[in-house]
Amino acid sequence: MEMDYLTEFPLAHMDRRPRKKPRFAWDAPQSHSKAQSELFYGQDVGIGTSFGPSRVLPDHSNLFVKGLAQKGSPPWREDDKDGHYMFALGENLTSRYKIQRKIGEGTFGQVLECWDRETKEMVAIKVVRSIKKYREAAMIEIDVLHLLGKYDRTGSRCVQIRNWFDYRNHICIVFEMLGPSLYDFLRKNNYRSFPVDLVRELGRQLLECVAFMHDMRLIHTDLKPENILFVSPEFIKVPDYKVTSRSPREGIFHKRLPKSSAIKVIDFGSTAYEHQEHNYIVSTRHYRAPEVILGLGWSYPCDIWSVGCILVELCSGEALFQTHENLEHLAMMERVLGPLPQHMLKRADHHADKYVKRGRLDWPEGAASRESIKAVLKLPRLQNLIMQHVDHSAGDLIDLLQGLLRYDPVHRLTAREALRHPFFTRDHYRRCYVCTDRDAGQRPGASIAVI
Ligand SMILES: Nc1ncnc2c1ncn2[C@@H]1O[C@H](COP(=O)(O)OP(=O)(O)OP(=O)(O)O)[C@@H](O)[C@H]1O
Repeated sequence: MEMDYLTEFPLAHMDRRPRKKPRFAWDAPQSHSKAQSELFYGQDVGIGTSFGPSRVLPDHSNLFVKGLAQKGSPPWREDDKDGHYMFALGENLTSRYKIQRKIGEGTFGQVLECWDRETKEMVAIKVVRSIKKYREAAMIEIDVLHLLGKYDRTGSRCVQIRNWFDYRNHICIVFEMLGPSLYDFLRKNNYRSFPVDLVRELGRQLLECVAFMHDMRLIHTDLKPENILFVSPEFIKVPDYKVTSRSPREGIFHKRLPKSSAIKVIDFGSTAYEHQEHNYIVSTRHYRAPEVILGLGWSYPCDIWSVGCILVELCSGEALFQTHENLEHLAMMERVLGPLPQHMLKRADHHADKYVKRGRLDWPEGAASRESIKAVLKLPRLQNLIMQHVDHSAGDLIDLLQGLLRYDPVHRLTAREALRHPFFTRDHYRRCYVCTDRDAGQRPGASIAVI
């Protein structure tokens, strides 16, 4: 899905790469009492920053909720202008679910934390916009989720669907409740990198998920740190002495590390079946493969490219290709990974052939500005970037990344090949973390031994 049209990010002053939407999930209180929930009326529950027009109703609705019978329905209301569902905290979403707080928002709709009166647990419900194309996409997401659930016997790395229903013209998808995303963690850590042993554990699980999906002939197409969630919200704080570009002063900083490294992938709304025609633009910009940009058609390897970009980001703390423009993006790739193969440039479609002159990338001649040229020159080679951030196992990691970020999708590693790479399989690395729930059949949800 094309995601480049972000307008405002609430923490824009902190975040050099605009993201498509604000994040709510990890900043909000994990749970709150009824009294507290009334306090939150009229706000998007979050970090106290306004996230733009709120779809949570203003204060007067709280009178209504006070009088609401436990299983009653709220009054019928108009959706907002974008087709988003309007609600108040504490209201029912059907008689089964009670809305606790808003935890996220995406292109498709809003994600609400709700209490499930039947199973007596918290769930995350995606309330999809009441617009035909989003309703249709949601039905495809439900099909994919059911398919994944049916064959995912070990309850592996894809978020589980619990239920779905159509409520007042909004498709509602009920998910198991997960914790913060990898992106939430990076942001909270002021974009400090993760330890390489944690990156290994996250990379392994991510590749297991991708391998499983590809075995099922499904392509996720939108893998990114926002769509990978820790299962548990628990974390510990450890001292960190590293000076980063965002916190350049020397001194002790603290960074958060998850207590458990278990993750799950979410957002199957853009998932494609192998047999479909694949010539449209997919993936969020920073994680988009070169064959997608050049209009060469895409398949499973576009997910692998995204995994490569994600692993670099986890190691360095920042997105690898921070750009919003195709030619600059391709130039950045060449700077980090070397020249693009001529046979790919030659086949660029009529949208992308303007980036190619005499069989090579039209760079820096075609650059939009001096700043753009500077931004590209600033980037280090992949090897140097990894060596800057990773203290051990850098050699294996670089070799893995070179396989994941191979330009030609035909030669890129598959997920299963990547899982057999020494970065994951060397005996020596196994000692760097402690598996806690392996015995419970949740391989490889592991706790990180903080060294
Ligand atoms: N199961 C879950 N548990 C906890 N939080 C969740 C869960 N599912 C989604 N979220 C939160 O809601 C946000 C939006 O969810 P999701 O990405 O599925 O929506 P979307 O509308 O499909 O997004 P996109 O615009 O990327 O297509 C996520 O980034 C995450 O913060």
